[in-house]
Parts: sequence; C-alpha cells; structure tokens
Amino acid sequence: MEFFKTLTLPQVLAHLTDSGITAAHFETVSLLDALGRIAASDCLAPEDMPMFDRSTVDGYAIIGRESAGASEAIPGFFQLAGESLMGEAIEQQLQSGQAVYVPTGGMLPPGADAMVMIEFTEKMDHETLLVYKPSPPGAHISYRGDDVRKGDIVVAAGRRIDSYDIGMLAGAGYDTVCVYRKPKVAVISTGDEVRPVGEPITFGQIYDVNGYTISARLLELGCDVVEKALVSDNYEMLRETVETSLAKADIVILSGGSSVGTRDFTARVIESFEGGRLITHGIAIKPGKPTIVGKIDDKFIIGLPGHPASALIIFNAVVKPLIYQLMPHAPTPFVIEALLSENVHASPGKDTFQMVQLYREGSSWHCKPIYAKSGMMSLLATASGYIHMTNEKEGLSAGTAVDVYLLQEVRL
Ligand SMILES: Nc1nc2c(c(=O)[nH]1)N[C@H]1C(S)=C(S)[C@@H](COP(=O)(O)OP(=O)(O)OC[C@H]3O[C@@H](n4cnc5c(N)ncnc54)[C@H](O)[C@@H]3O)O[C@H]1N2
Ligand code: MOO
Repeated sequence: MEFFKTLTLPQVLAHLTDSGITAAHFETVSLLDALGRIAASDCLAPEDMPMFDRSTVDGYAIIGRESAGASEAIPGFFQLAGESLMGEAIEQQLQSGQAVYVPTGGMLPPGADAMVMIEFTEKMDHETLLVYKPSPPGAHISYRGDDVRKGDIVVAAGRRIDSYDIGMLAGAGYDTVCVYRKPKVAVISTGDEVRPVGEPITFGQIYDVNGYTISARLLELGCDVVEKALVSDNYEMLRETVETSLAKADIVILSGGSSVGTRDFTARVIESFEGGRLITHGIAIKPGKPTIVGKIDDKFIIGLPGHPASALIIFNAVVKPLIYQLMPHAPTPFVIEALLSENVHASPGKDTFQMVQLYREGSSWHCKPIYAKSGMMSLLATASGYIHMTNEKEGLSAGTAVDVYLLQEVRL
C-alpha cells in the first residue's frame, strides 16, 4: 500500500514562500483598532517629540551657572520674572539673575538652561526667590527632540502594534494607522466522535478542542476567523463546507481526517475540486507527520492532524509562516539557552519538536523534556517551549546547551 508522499519541513516551507502568495491589502484603522495589527508602512514622526524644551519638574527656570554654590546657609538670590503657562508658548527672554516659574511639562523661556525644583526654593517676597541648591545647566529639562526626532520611525512596517506603540503613535499625532488587512481563515474540525462544547457527550465522544485552539491561535496572531465549523466524517458534507469556506477565506484549515484511515476524507476532498492539488500528504516531522498541505487554485488548504498537541505544533511550524506571508511580519523567535536535564532522542530523517519545561537553577536555565502522547492537550498546556532537532540529529545528551523556543510570541 502506498503510504504518505512525505516532504521535509524545509521543503514544505519553501513551497509556501515560493507560492507567490502575497500580502493582503492594506486598510486604515483608527488608532485603538490598530492594537495587535501589523503596521503596513513605516510611521514617521511629523515633528520633534517633544516639540519644545520643557521642564520635567515644578519649579523655576534659571541660568544654571548662576546657582553654583547655592546652599541652605548661603542661598542664591533671583529676581522673580513671571511664569510659563501650560500649553502656551513663552517668548519672554530670561535675563541674567531672573527666575521664571515653570510647571512640569511647561515650556522653558528662551535663555533658561536649568530648572530648580520648587522644594529647594523659597519666595522671600513678591520679587525675590531664594535658591538653596545648585541646578547645573541641563538639570530637569527635556530638550526638543529628546524623545523622538522629526522623521524618525515611530513604528516600523511589519511591527505588531502593541499598547506601547499606540502611545508612541498618539504622541506623534496619529489618529489612524495603515495596517495589513487581517487574513481571513476558516477553521473546520472533522470527526464523527467530535462534539461541540456546551452539549452533553456520550461514551466514545470527545469535545472539539482543535476548533478552539486553532481559532484562538489565529486570533492571537491577528487573523479573522470567518468560519468555525464542525463536520462529521461525511465526504459530501466536508466538501460542501470546504466550498463555502473557500468563498470567504484566504486560508482553510482542517483538523482530523488527515491520516489514512478509511474515513479520512481531507485529501480526497481537496483533489475533488477543479484546481485542487496536494502538495504533500505527510511531512517528515515529529509529531505531526500526517499533515496535508494542498491548494485549490491559489488558496492554501492545510489539513492538520487530529491530535490537539500535534495540530498546534504544525500550526506554529507551517500555518504561522503562511499567515505572515499575507501579513508580512518577521517575529523574532524568542530563544532561551538552557541545559538539558536528560538525554533526548530524535527521529533521524524527521524534524523533531521536543516539548520542554524551563526551570531556573542558580543563575542558569535548565529544561526538562515533557513526554506525553500527542493526543494529550496537557502536553502544550504545561510546556514552556520546544527544542527543534533538525532531521540529521539522532538525539542530544544531558547537559547539552540547547535553544528553547517559547510557545508564545514575546515582544523584543
Ligand atoms: N496507520 C497509521 N495511522 C496513523 C498514523 C500513521 O502514520 N499511520 N499517524 C498517527 C498520527 S501520528 C496522528 S497525529 C493521527 C492523525 O490522524 P488524523 O489527522 O486522521 O486525525 P483523526 O484520526 O481524525 O484524529 C486523531 C485523534 O485526534 C482526535 N481529534 C480529532 N479532531 C479533534 C478535535 N477537533 N478536538 C479534539 N480531538 C480531536 C481524534 O478523536 C483522535 O483521537 O493519525 C495516527 N494514525
Ligand atoms: O504525528 Mo502524530 O501528530 O504524533 O500524533
């Protein structure tokens, strides 16, 4: 019997990148709606930030060197010469020996080069300020352009916009942002035994885990889940669901039904469409070997294995790179170097993903392999990340320093 026509992981990834699938279109969204989206172009600062030299404290603007030597015993004497009002420009030139009141964030009068904090001063009378501490030039001032220079990139194209970026964009005056359109993805769970959550199940049945984990991962990555269906092992029904999904989605993801059991229809369904073809039925990868990658015209259809942990591992290894072609973004994989607590075996000829749990001992990170059958969801729920052993590796011995890839994206 002919089993899977299996490609290696690098071959599958090369197929995805060479497929000509390109970035989805752009759209302009309001600033808050840009949260979690990928910037489609560089956002530049239209002005210096701040736009003017401003005080970082409540106090008095002075010429710094004129406070040299001031102390409690021998204070400096300054002539009170008015105040700088919040939100207003001050044109009054500070003269030698003068002090102008400036609140935190207020503009410094021209000629001033230092701020003295109010708690180190005392008004002797309406005209005279005593200064008890020296404030050297530059003290407590945020200079024009200190934060960001006009024309600097505030948020670079390809960056996933987070709450801190929203602050930068607001500071630069952006009320809208140009982002990549969300890739539209359909998620189809298959299997007679799989039931929707919220309904009672009988002996032999299981709840639909994959529909939720895959949809949740897609939402985390910034996609639109345009369809979330659960279909029994019925060729016609599956074909119909794939057809309606194709009409509204950029990518269709199925789970279950990718192996070679008599009721595993995914491959047949893909091939039944005009323009439908299998790129691979199987990847040399562990876990997740019975993965299907197919195309119907120019849209990818990925058949993930039914086992929830395998499905998520393949999602990260194959679907995520595909999504990032539609929404160009190069997340830096966050890697922690850790010492292996015990020997691990790989499967030569396959890319092996070994789940591990990280722990700290003294000043270094260690990692312990977690073994569970790939049908066990707890495998991923307890893992910190995985080590990737490429297909020529036979294993690694205890004490080896390995790279642990975290399961969740992090901001760098
Ligand atoms: N003769 C062979 N049999 C199998 C092989 C093989 O190489 N030769 N590979 C095994 C591996 S590895 C995996 S993984 C599975 C994948 O099979 P399918 O993709 O066809 O998935 P199913 O058979 O439909 O389901 C497998 C398992 O996962 C459960 N499942 C399915 N969908 C869901 C869901 N939405 N939520 C939760 N759990 C789900 C299902 O009940 C099964 O227990 O094939 C092996 N067989
Ligand atoms: O390759 Mo399967 O995905 O181990 O469970």
